[in-house]
Amino acid sequence: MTESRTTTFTNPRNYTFPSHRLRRTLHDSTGTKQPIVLVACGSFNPITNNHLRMYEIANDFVRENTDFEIVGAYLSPVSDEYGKPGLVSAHHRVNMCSLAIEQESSWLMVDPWEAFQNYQRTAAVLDHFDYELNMVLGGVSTPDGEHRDVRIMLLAGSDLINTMSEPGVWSHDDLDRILGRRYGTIVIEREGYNVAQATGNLSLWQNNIYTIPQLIQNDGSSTKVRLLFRRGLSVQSSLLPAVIEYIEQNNLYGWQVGSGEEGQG
Ligand SMILES: Nc1ncnc2c1ncn2[C@@H]1O[C@H](COP(=O)(O)OP(=O)(O)OP(=O)(O)O)[C@@H](O)[C@H]1O
Ligand SMILES: O=C(O)c1ccc[n+]([C@@H]2O[C@H](COP(=O)([O-])O)[C@@H](O)[C@H]2O)c1
Repeated sequence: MTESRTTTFTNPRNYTFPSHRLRRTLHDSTGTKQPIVLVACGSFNPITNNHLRMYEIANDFVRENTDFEIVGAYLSPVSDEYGKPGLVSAHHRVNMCSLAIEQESSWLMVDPWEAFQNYQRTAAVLDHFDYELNMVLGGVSTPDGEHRDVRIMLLAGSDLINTMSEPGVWSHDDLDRILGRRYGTIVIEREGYNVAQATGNLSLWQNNIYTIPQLIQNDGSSTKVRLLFRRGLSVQSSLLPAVIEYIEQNNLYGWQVGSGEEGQG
């Protein structure tokens, strides 16, 4: 990679980049695979089974259809400053993500970098990963000991990619950074958000956008889960037990008149 990198970042207090589940040596011995790290940005308010499923779908797709090899995967919960109605504190959202991946995954990690500071645009979040993985940790190695830079790829549902064609939401420079040669995105189809429509307006960067149709459609969302909580209905099939327990213990997502959330879903 020859493009210049952003190297100045503000870290939250006592921050350490999580790398304990990062694979530092590629399995591929043919020298043809490009190492990638998946990063999903979002509210995770709360983390649902659908969020976890996104990584499984991407993993299958990458293995069967690409010359990439996944060496790590992260959830990056957004800062409280994002200000979305009903967003519980970053502290709780990070805790729920950590509990979920501890229980359910052997390869996902939660990076609290953007959660515990001022709002960071997604391009800056990917730059942060690039810096930590390639400049601080020095990338990964082939089985023969050759160095390889890791390519950071945004993992997202088609609803998020749809917003990239909405005027005024993302800056062109940021889209060029996120969807350009250095990074790229893996898009999971989400019911109600047509993938072709989502990516059609982004044709400038089509070579770096990998879209995955979902075989089993699932229209679940964190908004719907919050609605179930407020109505006192079961969420067993949408959230992991540890996440449900955490929400109950901390009394999150209870019905609150005037929270601005009534009727959404
Ligand atoms: N059911 C799903 N299918 C595909 N992608 C999903 C699904 N749920 C969430 N995602 C993706 O996960 C990422 C993080 O999502 P986010 O935390 O905003 O979840 P959400 O369910 O859309 O939240 P909310 O309902 O609060 O808006 C986004 O890229 C989003 O598109
Ligand atoms: O970087 C941007 O300009 C930008 C514009 C719109 C959305 N995002 C990110 O996209 C994510 C959207 O999450 P959500 O819960 O609103 O679907 C969140 O991580 C935002 O920081 C980022």
